[in-house]
Amino acid sequence: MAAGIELANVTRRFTSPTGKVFTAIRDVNFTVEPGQFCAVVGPSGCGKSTTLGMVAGLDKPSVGSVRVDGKEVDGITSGVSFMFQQDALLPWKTVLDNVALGPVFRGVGKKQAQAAARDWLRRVGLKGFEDHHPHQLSGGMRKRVAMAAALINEPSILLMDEPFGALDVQTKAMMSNELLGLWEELKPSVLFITHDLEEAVALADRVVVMTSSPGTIKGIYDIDLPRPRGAVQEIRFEPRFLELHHQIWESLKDEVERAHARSGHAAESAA
Ligand SMILES: Nc1ncnc2c1ncn2[C@@H]1O[C@H](COP(=O)(O)OP(=O)(O)OP(=O)(O)O)[C@@H](O)[C@H]1O
Repeated sequence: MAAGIELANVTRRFTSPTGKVFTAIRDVNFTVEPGQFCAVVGPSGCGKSTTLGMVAGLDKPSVGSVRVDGKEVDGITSGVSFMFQQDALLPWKTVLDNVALGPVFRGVGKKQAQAAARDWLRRVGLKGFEDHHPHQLSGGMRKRVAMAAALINEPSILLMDEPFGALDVQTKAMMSNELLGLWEELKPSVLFITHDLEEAVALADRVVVMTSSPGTIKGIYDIDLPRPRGAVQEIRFEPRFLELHHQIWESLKDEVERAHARSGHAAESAA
């Protein structure tokens, strides 16, 4: 069962070793409905990963509350799977054992876990690669393994931090299509962080735009493109896609420019 996510008046401050207080995100409010695909976009350093970490229970807000399935997050959130830009695969284990890891940790017998892993590898198009090691696979194939390893746990929430950020454009589009297909079958709630607004609009039901640092909510947009979306490469040419993309970009571009100008100043003063 998918779980809803609710951030209410969330502020996160960090204190440096010299005692200087830095506000990473301020007064953040948004919700992800159960089974919804929500993308968060915003310039570099605006607090997207910080937000994700609090939903995962890896970090706590300084002010406000983060709720999952109606309950305040306290410790690692259960029912969560992750996908990051860097693969979290164990290089010394085979592809099959990497995918079977989640069920094994949950106490499922090794044989049963491997049978489930085999099935998931087939679903992500990697039948025949069970005995390979991660370094023997392409970047896209490793992403498929990571996707199988995340989804085999049947998560109620899938947290994704630029999962396809390191892939070339074509592989990224293919992985996006596969992700959408699997999400539509399993329907976990998804919180998907990306720099890429096209990717956000093509995939998500809801796009949250954050301001440059300190991150606040600039706008929340519900994406009314029909489901199933079909190939993400094609949806980008639909008039409604272009309209939504244009509307959200108008909101995002000032923040990107502001963050860029600030990092330029920081580089100048550091020089
Ligand atoms: N543990 C920490 N201690 C101190 N500062 C932190 C910590 N974690 C994050 N920050 C700061 O909070 C701000 C937000 O960081 P975060 O990684 O959440 O941004 P982001 O939007 O995910 O960035 P990017 O898009 O570049 O990955 C940054 O200025 C970062 O340096």
